Amino acid sequence: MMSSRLPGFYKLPPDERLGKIVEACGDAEIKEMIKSGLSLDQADKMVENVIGLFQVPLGVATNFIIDGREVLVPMATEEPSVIAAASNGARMARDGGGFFTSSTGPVMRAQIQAVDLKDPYGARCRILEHSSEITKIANEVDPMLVRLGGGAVGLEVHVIDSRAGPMVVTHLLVDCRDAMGANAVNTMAEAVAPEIERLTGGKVHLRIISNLADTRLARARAVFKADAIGGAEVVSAIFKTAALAEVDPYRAATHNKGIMNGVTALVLATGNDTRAVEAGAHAYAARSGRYASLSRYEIDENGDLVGTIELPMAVGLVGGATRVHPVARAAVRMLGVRSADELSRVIAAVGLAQNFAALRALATEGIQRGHMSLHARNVALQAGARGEMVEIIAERMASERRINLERASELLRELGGSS
Ligand SMILES: CC(C)(COP(=O)([O-])OP(=O)([O-])OC[C@H]1O[C@@H](n2cnc3c(N)ncnc32)[C@H](O)[C@@H]1OP(=O)([O-])[O-])[C@@H](O)C(=O)NCCC(=O)NCCSC(=O)C[C@@](C)(O)CC(=O)[O-]
Ligand SMILES: NC(=O)C1=CN([C@@H]2O[C@H](COP(=O)(O)OP(=O)(O)OC[C@H]3O[C@@H](n4cnc5c(N)ncnc54)[C@H](OP(=O)(O)O)[C@@H]3O)[C@@H](O)[C@H]2O)C=CC1
Repeated sequence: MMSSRLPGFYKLPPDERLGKIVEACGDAEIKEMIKSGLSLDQADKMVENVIGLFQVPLGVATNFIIDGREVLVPMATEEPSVIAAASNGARMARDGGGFFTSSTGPVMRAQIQAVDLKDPYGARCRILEHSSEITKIANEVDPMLVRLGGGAVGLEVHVIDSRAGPMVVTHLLVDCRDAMGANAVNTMAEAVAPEIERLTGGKVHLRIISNLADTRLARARAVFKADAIGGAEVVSAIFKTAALAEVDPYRAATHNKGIMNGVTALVLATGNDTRAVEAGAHAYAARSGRYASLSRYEIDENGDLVGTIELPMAVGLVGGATRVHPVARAAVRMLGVRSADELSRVIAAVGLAQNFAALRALATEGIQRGHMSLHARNVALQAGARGEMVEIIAERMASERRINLERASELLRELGGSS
C-alpha cells in the first residue's frame, strides 16, 4: 500500500509533486486529467452564459490514514495555510492510528408541502396509511436507482403551524446510493405530489430536497496522542479552547468555518455541490436551537485528546459535475474511494484534521505565525514579486513578523525585483 506520508513534498515544484502523487497512487491517468483540466467547451455545457473559466489552486494534503488506509486528499481552495494545516493535523493523528469513521448511509429527504387543509392531523394519518403506495410511485420514476439498491425507503409526516396556517409536510426518505441525489429526489417529490393532494384534500406547493441531511450523517474520530501534539499542557489548552465553541455561537461560527476550510476544499475538488454541504453543516450545527460546534474534544484516560465530528454530508460520485469535470474525476481516483458513502466519511475526517490543526495553533502560539507566513507569498505577489523573489520576500517578511503590502513593496525595491 502506498503511503500518504511524503516528507518534503511541499518543498518540490508543482510538476514534481504531481509526479509523486501519480507514483504513490500508481495511476498515470491522474496526471492526464489534471493537466487537461476543464475545457471551455465542457464548461459551456455545464452552466449558462459561459465566458471563461475561474481557476482555483488544487493541492494535496498528505499524511492521512483513514480507517487504516493511507489516503492522499485533493483540496481545491484559494486560502493559504489550509492544505498545510490539514496535512499537519493528519500527521499528528497518525500515532493514534489516524481517523476512524462511520455514517448513517446515503438517505436524503424531500419535502412535500400541503396547505389549505381542513383536518391536518387526519391528513397526516391518511398519508402514513398509504406510505407504501407513495414510495411505490416515487420508485417508479427512478428504476435505475432502485436497481442499484436505492430508492424511496419511507416517509415522515409533520404538521407545522405557520403564519400561512397549518401545513402538512411529508418527508420522502430516499436512499441515493452514489448520487448526491437532489435531482433524483426532486423528481420523486414532484411525482408523489398529486397523490398527497388527493389524500390530504389540500394543495401542494413546495416539492424539493432538504439540505438539512440529518439522515445522511458522516462521522470521524481521532486520538491525538499527548506526546505527538506537545504534551499534557497542549492537550488541556486545546480542550479548553474547543469548549467555548460548544456554548458560544460567536466562537462556534469561526470554529465551524475552520472545519469547512477542509470540507469545502475536498467537496469542490470532487466536483460536488459546496452550497448543499455548507447549508447542511450549518443547519445541523443549529439543530438544538442554539448554533454550536460540529466537533467535540475530550481527554481520555491516557491523557490523550479525543476529537470527534459529525455532520451531514450529501456528496456523490455520479451526477452533478463529478463525472464531467476531469479534475474532479482525477480527485476521486486519487482518493481511491469506491462509494459516495466512503467519500462522505473521508470528508468528515478531513474536517476534523483541519479543525484540530487550527485549534492547536489557536491554543498555543496563535494562528498568525503559521497562517501569515504562508499568506506572505500572496502579499509578495500582490506587491508585484515574481518567480523566486516571491519566496525570498515572503520569508523575509515572516522572519521579521511584518507581513504587509508596504513592507513587501519596500523589499521588492531593495532587492531590485520591482517592475
Ligand atoms: C501552517 C502550519 C501547518 C505550520 O506548521 P509548522 O509547525 O510550522 O510546520 P512544521 O514545519 O512542523 O510541519 C508540520 C507539518 O505541517 C505541514 N506543513 C508545514 N508547512 C507546510 C507547507 N508550507 N506546505 C505544506 N505543508 C506544510 C506538513 O505536513 C508538515 O509535516 P510533514 O508532512 O512535512 O512531515 C501550522 O501552523 C498550522 O497547522 N496552522 C493552522 C493554520 C490554519 O488553520 N489555517 C487555516 C486558515 S485560518 C482560518 O480560516 C481558520 C480559523 C483559524 O479561524 C479556524 C478557527 O478559528 O478555529
Ligand atoms: N437543494 C439542492 O441541494 C439542490 C441541488 N441540485 C443539484 O443536483 C445535483 C445532484 O443531483 P443528483 O440526483 O445526484 O444528480 P443526477 O440526477 O445527475 O444523478 C443521479 C442519477 O444517477 C443515476 N445513477 C447512476 N449510477 C448511480 C449510482 N451508483 N448511485 C446513484 N445513482 C446513480 C440514477 O438514475 P438515472 O440513471 O435514472 O438518472 C440517479 O437518479 C447537483 O448538481 C446539485 O447541485 C439541484 C437542485 C437542488
